[in-house]
Amino acid sequence: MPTPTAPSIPLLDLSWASSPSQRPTLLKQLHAALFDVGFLYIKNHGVPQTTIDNLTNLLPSLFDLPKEKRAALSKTHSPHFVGYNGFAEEITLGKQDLREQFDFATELPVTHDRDFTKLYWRLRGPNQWPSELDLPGFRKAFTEYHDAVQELSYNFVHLIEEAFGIPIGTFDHFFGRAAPVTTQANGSSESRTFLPPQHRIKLLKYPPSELNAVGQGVGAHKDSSGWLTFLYQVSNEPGLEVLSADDEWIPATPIDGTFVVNFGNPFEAATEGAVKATTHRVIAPGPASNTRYSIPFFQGVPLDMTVSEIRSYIPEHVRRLRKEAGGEQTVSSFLDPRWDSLGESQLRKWVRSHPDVGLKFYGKEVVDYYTATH
Ligand SMILES: O=C(O)CCC(=O)C(=O)O
Ligand SMILES: [Fe+2]
Repeated sequence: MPTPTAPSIPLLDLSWASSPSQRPTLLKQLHAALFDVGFLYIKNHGVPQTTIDNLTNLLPSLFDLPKEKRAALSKTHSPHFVGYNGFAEEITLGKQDLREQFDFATELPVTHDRDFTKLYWRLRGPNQWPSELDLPGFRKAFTEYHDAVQELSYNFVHLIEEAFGIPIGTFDHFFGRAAPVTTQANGSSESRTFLPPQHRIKLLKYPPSELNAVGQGVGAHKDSSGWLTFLYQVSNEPGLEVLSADDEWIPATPIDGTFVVNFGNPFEAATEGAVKATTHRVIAPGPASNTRYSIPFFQGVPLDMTVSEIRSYIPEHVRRLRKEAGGEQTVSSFLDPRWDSLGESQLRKWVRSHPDVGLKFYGKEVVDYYTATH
């Protein structure tokens, strides 16, 4: 339980962005939220409740599909790491996560027009959809949800830029939304464009546990699948907890109509540690609880962006914010120069969490390389 002095997670009203008198206060709150807890709730975010309900209403039927239909959508059929994972098939901190999940992503064709010697391009590709007959309306509901949260995510990053005091659009390169830039590499100039991102969306089910012991819904972790995470907690079941700067677990209790926002390792690295990727976990529902559903949206990263390119988009002003915030000088090891691009660090992440999929589509050498303890 938090002590009375534990910081609480701020709730920001995004409708204030369109009120000239309230906007400065919102930006101030956002600035504080970015640096204090590193987690926040947002309300009046612009994603219509019907869009959310249309997807969340289908979740029980999705997870109730017959076992063989779920197995037919197994992640082991997809080199893009999309699809179904059965209960407790994922491991965090050496322990099974007591949840079941479907991974989806922005629907994309297989990438053929880029340098295929880079294995990570294989991460991009189509979803495994349940059939329209089995789950009518699912693909449409999912796509509308994806598009609406994508829009919210781009608008939200613009607010962050404003709160940082840097030009709006500075981070647009990270989403393939900016005009080509000319970089000076090795004396020659090169024009760079980035593909539109592949966002990742997990549909998660945490059933009530049968045991009275405290169960690990998902173990303590930082997100690494995207710049920012927009999490929708579907039902009123508690369980999500956030680690404060004082190493206290703070409950992030569901609040109707809100998303929880947090920051991934790539964003921590991009801002040179100005914004932290905060550790969080989910305690599995106890035997007397209801099933908990949740939907994290991970805002996609450009796979071919290298560490030095990311740095080149960060104004000095942002680096100074880290110092002003009194942050320690070390930055996430996520962008270790050994994983030269975001694509490589993404591939490494996926192979490490699903070595069976890695083995099938990328081969033993790749799996051994990425799973070796470095
Ligand atoms: O289910 C939740 O509330 C959080 C899930 C989560 O943190 C994750 O999948 O990265
Ligand atoms: Fe997470």
